[in-house]
Amino acid sequence: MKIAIIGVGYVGLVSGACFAELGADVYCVDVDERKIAQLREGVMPIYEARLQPMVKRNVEASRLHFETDLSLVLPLVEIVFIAVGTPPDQDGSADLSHVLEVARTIGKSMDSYKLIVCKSTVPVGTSRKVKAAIREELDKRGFGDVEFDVASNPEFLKEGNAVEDFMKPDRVVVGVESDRAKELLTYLYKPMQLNNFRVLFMDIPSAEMTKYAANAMLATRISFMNDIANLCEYVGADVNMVRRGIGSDSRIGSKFLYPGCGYGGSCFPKDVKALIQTARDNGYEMRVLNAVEDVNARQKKLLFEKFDRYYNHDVKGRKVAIWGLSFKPGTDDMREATSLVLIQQLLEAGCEVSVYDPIAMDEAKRRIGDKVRYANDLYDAVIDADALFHVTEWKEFRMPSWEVVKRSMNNPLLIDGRNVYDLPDSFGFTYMGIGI
Ligand SMILES: NC(=O)C1=CN([C@@H]2O[C@H](COP(=O)(O)OP(=O)(O)OC[C@H]3O[C@@H](n4cnc5c(N)ncnc54)[C@H](O)[C@@H]3O)[C@@H](O)[C@H]2O)C=CC1
Ligand SMILES: O=C(O)[C@H]1O[C@H](OP(=O)(O)OP(=O)(O)OC[C@H]2O[C@@H](n3ccc(=O)[nH]c3=O)[C@H](O)[C@@H]2O)[C@H](O)[C@@H](O)[C@@H]1O
Repeated sequence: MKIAIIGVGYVGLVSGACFAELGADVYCVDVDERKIAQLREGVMPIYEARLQPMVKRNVEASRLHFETDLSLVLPLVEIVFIAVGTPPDQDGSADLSHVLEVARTIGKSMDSYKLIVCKSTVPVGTSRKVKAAIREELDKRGFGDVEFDVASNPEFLKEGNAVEDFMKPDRVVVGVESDRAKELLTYLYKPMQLNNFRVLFMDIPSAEMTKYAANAMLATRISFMNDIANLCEYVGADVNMVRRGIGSDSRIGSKFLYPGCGYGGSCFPKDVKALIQTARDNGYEMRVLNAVEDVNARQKKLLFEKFDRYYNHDVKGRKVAIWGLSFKPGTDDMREATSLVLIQQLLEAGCEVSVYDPIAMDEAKRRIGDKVRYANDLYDAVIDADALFHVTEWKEFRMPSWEVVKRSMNNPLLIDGRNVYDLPDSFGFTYMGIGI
């Protein structure tokens, strides 16, 4: 089967490589010429485990191609996935300009049947707009009788585990409005799930909504646990115990219950905002999600508050170290990362900041510039520090030599934004977690 994937970001590149791995002929298209040139040379635009060898293998097998001109690819394929970004607009709603731009480009050069599948996260009604944009361009060219279908196939992969998530999904959600689209997508997804076909077919608006509802539910669990964690601190309970206590109830489950210094990334923050805005556009207020956002915004500021309180608001000129910059381990993505909020607070308060991340240092330099010191490793970061902030729970931070860390620091204050450490008192650190 020949397919095109438009937009070669986290979702497009992973989807393209995985479909190629399963034997499909995949044409990945992006307007970013530099990115495409690099990919042709085997250089990955993102850090994602298992992705590079998979891309290399499939490029060598001529199953995975990287292109910049959609009009040249279109005649070769039957299915076109749209996987471009849908960043937040000023009011929080999803900016659909890239999606609709792709739709118009398709309409401008399509001359035989295609199935257009929206994989980007888009609000209910977007597939209808995609269809209208394609139809308009076809009509302008006098190709009004060319048939096509649209479908919605939101993606649920997580960064840092993207290949695994894509290849072994809990379920694949597909919104269709024709049997032909259903057959094509069944054919495409069947090889991924030979013995356990978990494609949930539904109508298109429900598929579009499912994506937002899933992210909003996960974000709600996190903010709920962060609220509980903060209360635990007031009343002297340990949120780690509480988490285990409630997570072992099978109705609740143990996943996505980890309190911390707030959720980041390109999706939870933007999708929660977009869903709130969709509701407003329809005259409805999402009260729970407003609170989810509030709690998260506050949570991102908590680490600085703990530090500031510890030093009785006398933090100007203090040296601090930050371990972890990406919004989660396993990725170099810093979109909406808590580290950015913390760094801004620290710099505004006049602190000297040293940072270290195993993978996201280049991305941090691009975003923050020379306002902080970029340490060579985790030990270099803590030299003379008055506090160490643990912000992203990379594995290499799990079991450092605490002796070396303590010896290097000016004051062994450890502020753990991910509740990873349980150090014996004899190690001599002042420890602060979230809700413990
Ligand atoms: N990042 C993630 O983990 C997940 C993202 N999503 C959703 O998938 C969509 C894509 O997200 P990411 O992959 O993170 O985005 P991204 O920002 O990493 O990549 C988007 C790509 O689209 C390209 N692009 C923009 N306009 C284009 C056009 N007219 N023609 C061709 N290419 C164009 C950009 O150059 C860029 O390379 C979003 O809607 C996002 O919400 C869904 C699940 C997971
Ligand atoms: O739509 C998307 O883009 C994706 O968004 C999330 O995936 P992702 O943002 O890549 O990463 P997560 O593992 O969900 O983590 C998001 C944030 O929540 C935080 N988190 C996660 C879990 C938890 O228990 N506690 C917690 O604070 C993480 O530290 C991170 O900052 C969803 O998990 C994916 O299913 C979805 O496809």
